[in-house]
Amino acid sequence: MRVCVIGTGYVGLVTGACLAHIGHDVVGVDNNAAKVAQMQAGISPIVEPGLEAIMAGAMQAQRLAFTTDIGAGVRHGEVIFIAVGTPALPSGESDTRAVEAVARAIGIHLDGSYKVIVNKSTVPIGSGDWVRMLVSENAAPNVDFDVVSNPEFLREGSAVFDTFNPDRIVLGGSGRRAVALMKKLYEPITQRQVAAEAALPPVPVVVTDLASAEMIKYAANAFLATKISFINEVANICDRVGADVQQVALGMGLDSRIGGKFLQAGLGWGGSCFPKDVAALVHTACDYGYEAKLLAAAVAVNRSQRYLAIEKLRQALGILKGKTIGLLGLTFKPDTDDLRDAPALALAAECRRLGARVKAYDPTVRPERPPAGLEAGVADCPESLAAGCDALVLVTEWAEFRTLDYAGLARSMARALIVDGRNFLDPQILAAAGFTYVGIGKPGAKAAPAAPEKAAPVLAIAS
Ligand SMILES: NC(=O)C1=CN([C@@H]2O[C@H](COP(=O)(O)OP(=O)(O)OC[C@H]3O[C@@H](n4cnc5c(N)ncnc54)[C@H](O)[C@@H]3O)[C@@H](O)[C@H]2O)C=CC1
Ligand SMILES: O=C(O)[C@H]1O[C@H](OP(=O)(O)OP(=O)(O)OC[C@H]2O[C@@H](n3ccc(=O)[nH]c3=O)[C@H](O)[C@@H]2O)[C@H](O)[C@@H](O)[C@@H]1O
Repeated sequence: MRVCVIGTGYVGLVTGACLAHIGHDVVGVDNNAAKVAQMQAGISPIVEPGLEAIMAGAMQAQRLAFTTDIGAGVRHGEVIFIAVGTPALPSGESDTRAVEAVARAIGIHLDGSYKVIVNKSTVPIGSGDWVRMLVSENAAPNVDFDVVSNPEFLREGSAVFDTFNPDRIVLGGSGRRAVALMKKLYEPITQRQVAAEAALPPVPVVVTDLASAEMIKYAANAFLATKISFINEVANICDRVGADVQQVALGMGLDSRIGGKFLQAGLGWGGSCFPKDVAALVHTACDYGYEAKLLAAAVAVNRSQRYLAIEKLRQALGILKGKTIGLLGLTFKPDTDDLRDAPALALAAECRRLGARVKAYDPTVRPERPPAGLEAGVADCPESLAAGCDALVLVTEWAEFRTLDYAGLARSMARALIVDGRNFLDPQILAAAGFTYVGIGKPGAKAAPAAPEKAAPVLAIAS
């Protein structure tokens, strides 16, 4: 099938490359010329496991091309995906200006042949009808097209796997021809021809009206975010009553009605989607006369959770003014280079506000390209990060952080304190390496270094 994907950011590029991989003829359109040139050279602008390999195969088979020419893309596609960004405005409302621009451009370039226009971007409820209106307004009379809502559920860091192994595919829209085409488009995926386990039953396809499909996306993200805030609240109670949140999560999660996923307590949820999607749903509810109290509480818990590490640092170090804090990890989760709404950045800003010096190390962030606020503060390896620090805070659970030479890091620090913001490390190993270990919702794991105590603190080495 001929496919056009407009907006080849995270979702658009992964969707386009995966559809090309399963045999479709895909043109990706983006208005960022530098990004398009990079992709034309076979380079992925994002860090995503497996993506470049899929791009290379599809480009070699001449099933995947990139352009800045939206007209060419629209003429090419029988199915046209809108996958541009919908970030949050300061009010929490979704900024749909890119969707609007693309819908108008699609209308202008429709050539008379039947097209399915697919909203893959996460858009406020009602946007499907709005896109239909915008396309019609800008198209010649009597053009033949349908609009389908096809929300995306992939996670960054496992986006290719998630695309080939979805839990469900949601198709919203009333056009039977459009829904049939979309089912055909996804058939290799729904029939498990590219799945990790071919023996699995077919992927369920949920067909709904437009508004319900749009709502499914917001409700799913809001539920997952609330689930994390819930376990974080439980963790904070655990800290006070002496229970271990990881044991609690295990015991809760084995109840099949609850499920064990998204019960990892830590420094809160971030990224380009949970914060903006929960905010957008709260905003929509408010627009229609409903106060979404539970969602507002999930957001409030998350806001304070991001600063929980500061509370733990204060308890161990006293005043933070003049102290040096090293952050292990900056991205909002591992296996991505995405820093959008990363908890680490909020934490760094608050530490700085309190007068601490903040350094950071992340496998995907180069010292010469630091995020705002961390200029001259990004180390090129964990060793230079730790040198001279009064404490480390593990913010992102990168796999490589499990096997660092913690004894060596401890020796180079002014004080060997670590706040494990993701309960990712083994407290006993850290204590044996000389660290005082503090977890989240794990008061019993407040492990101190094994005797003999560290002798005189090693002098701080400025990095
Ligand atoms: N990032 C993620 O993991 C997921 C994102 N989503 C949703 O998918 C949508 C896209 O998200 P991301 O891929 O993260 O966004 P992104 O910001 O990474 O990519 C958007 C792309 O659209 C391009 N663009 C903007 N305006 C354009 C225009 N007028 N014409 C052509 N290209 C244009 C940008 O240059 C950029 O490459 C959002 O609505 C998001 O909520 C849904 C599920 C997962
Ligand atoms: O709409 C989206 O963009 C996507 O948002 C999330 O995916 P993503 O943001 O890539 O990453 P997640 O794995 O969901 O993690 C989000 C945040 O929650 C945190 N998290 C996750 C799980 C957990 O148990 N605890 C926890 O604190 C992570 O550290 C991260 O900051 C959803 O999981 C996807 O289904 C959805 O498609």
